[in-house]
Amino acid sequence: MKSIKPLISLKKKIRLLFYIVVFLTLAIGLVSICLSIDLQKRVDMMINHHINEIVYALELSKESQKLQVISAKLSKNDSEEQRTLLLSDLQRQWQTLARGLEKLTSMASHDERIKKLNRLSSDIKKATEQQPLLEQLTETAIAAQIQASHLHLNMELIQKGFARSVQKLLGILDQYANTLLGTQAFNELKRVLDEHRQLAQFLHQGEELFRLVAAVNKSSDNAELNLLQRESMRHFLALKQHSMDSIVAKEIQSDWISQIEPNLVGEANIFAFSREALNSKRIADTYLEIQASSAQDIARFSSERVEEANKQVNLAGAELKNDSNSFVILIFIAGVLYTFLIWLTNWHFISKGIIQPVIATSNAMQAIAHEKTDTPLPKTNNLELQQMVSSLETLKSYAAQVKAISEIDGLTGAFNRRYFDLRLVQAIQSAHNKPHPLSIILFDVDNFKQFNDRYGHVSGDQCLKQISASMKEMPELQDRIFARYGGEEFIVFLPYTGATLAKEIAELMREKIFHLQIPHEDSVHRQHITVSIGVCTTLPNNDTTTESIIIQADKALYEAKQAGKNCVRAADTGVIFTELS
Ligand SMILES: Nc1nc2c(ncn2[C@@H]2O[C@H](COP(=O)(O)OP(=O)(O)OP(=O)(O)O)[C@@H](O)[C@H]2O)c(=O)[nH]1
Repeated sequence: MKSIKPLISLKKKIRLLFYIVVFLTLAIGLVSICLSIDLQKRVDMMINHHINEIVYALELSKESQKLQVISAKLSKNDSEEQRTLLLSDLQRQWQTLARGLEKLTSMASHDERIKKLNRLSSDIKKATEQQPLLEQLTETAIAAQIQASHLHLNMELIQKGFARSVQKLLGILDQYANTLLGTQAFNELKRVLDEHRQLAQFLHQGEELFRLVAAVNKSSDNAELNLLQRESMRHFLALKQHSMDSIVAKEIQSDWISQIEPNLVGEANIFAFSREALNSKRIADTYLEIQASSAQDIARFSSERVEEANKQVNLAGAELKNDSNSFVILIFIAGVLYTFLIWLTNWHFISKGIIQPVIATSNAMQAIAHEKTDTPLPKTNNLELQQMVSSLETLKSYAAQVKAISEIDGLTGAFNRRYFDLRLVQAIQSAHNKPHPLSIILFDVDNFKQFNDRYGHVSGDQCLKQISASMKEMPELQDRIFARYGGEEFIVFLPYTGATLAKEIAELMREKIFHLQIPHEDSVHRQHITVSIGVCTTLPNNDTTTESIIIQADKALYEAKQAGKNCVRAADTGVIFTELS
């Protein structure tokens, strides 16, 4: 069994549709907002975390490179003032690095990385702790360097005085030897020459010693310094021995030895100071090297972090790009779905569900207004439209009733005169375009007044009904207009029918009514109801009117009455077509 679909109110449907569209719009909007917030968050996180980490790591790398430069300058620089300044720079730089590292540590989430950062922090701590020691070593080195420099200066002054003094003595010996050459005092000359040779050797030894001592200042490692000290001491002892063995200017030589000796021998000698300066500097340099290496570690770690963070940014960027692409695709699909839904709504609901039924209802209303009362009414599952259709159904039945009332005679069920006249006018007009004959059969019940008088009006009405029913049954009158023309008068319109055939049909009608055997005691014709019939056949022209045809038929009827009733008479119009249409 086919289930009956319940009718749903149009208002309800529109409200439901509105809710669905609003819900979908809100849902799509909400999803879009959530997705864009998520994307925004991830972009912010990437910027706040990775980008900041890159910035901090780059800063740290730059600062650690600065520290390396400072420590390199420190190990090269001998100026006391410069070194002190550089040491305070170094201290400040370590503090800057410690702060930078702290920032990176606060951002680190990876265990391994936190461990590494802690290790680097402890390096920084150590470096900071080493600072006083480094300062002390630097101070010691500088102090020893200053002492060694003083002794160098001293030795340079001694060297100049020594050379001048010995060369002066050599000059005196030269002059004396020249004088002796003229006197032929060869023995004395030989002695003077020996003395000159000894003094020249003394000068040579001394100059060699000063050369070695001068080299101490430039020496940069202990082995070289030891060698220089050994060589210097060898030359100094030789010089000392020379002065002791010498027979010439012995006192002067001893005086020079006594000036030179304190610089080379004893606790505060030039080698000891140089060695102390060298050792302190070497230790300080070692510390500086360690610190530079720590700074290098930090720089390396920072660079690695920059690289890693860069990779992470690239990955996150690619991921974000993918997500934003998916987001765009999602919005696009939602848009397509949304458009499809709107189209579906338009097509299914508005066009098919509302507009089409409304148009169909309007067409049906127009058709009904034009008296097409058999027009089928549209089907709809909308409550309001269905109500309209139901109302239209009622109107349709009213229209049908009105039409029937306006066309059908209420008593006999035959067409009424108004309808007959209308059809006759139409037929005359169509005959103008395509000429063809048409006939009219007009009949009147004989002695009907007497019938009414004898049997009463109700029986009279019954009689008229009976006559009408019998006429409608006649095959010859099927598809023809049979109408009650007024009172007890009936009329038949036969298009495409000539006079002969019309007369024959009229005769058949007369016989049919006669054979109804409706009793009529007062009738002169065998005491039954009879009719008199007038026939008129015409070939319509421009002058033909309904009245002119009816008048002719009426005349013929009158003739039939005059001829004794219960007979057929035809008007003589000259048209004798016999064919049946
Ligand atoms: N019962 C009934 N009588 C009607 C109706 N219409 C007209 N009549 C009667 O029909 C009668 C017609 O009478 P008349 O015109 O004198 O004609 P007649 O008596 O038939 O005489 P002839 O036509 O000469 O044979 C009148 O008495 C009317 O009252 C109707 O609808 N019902």
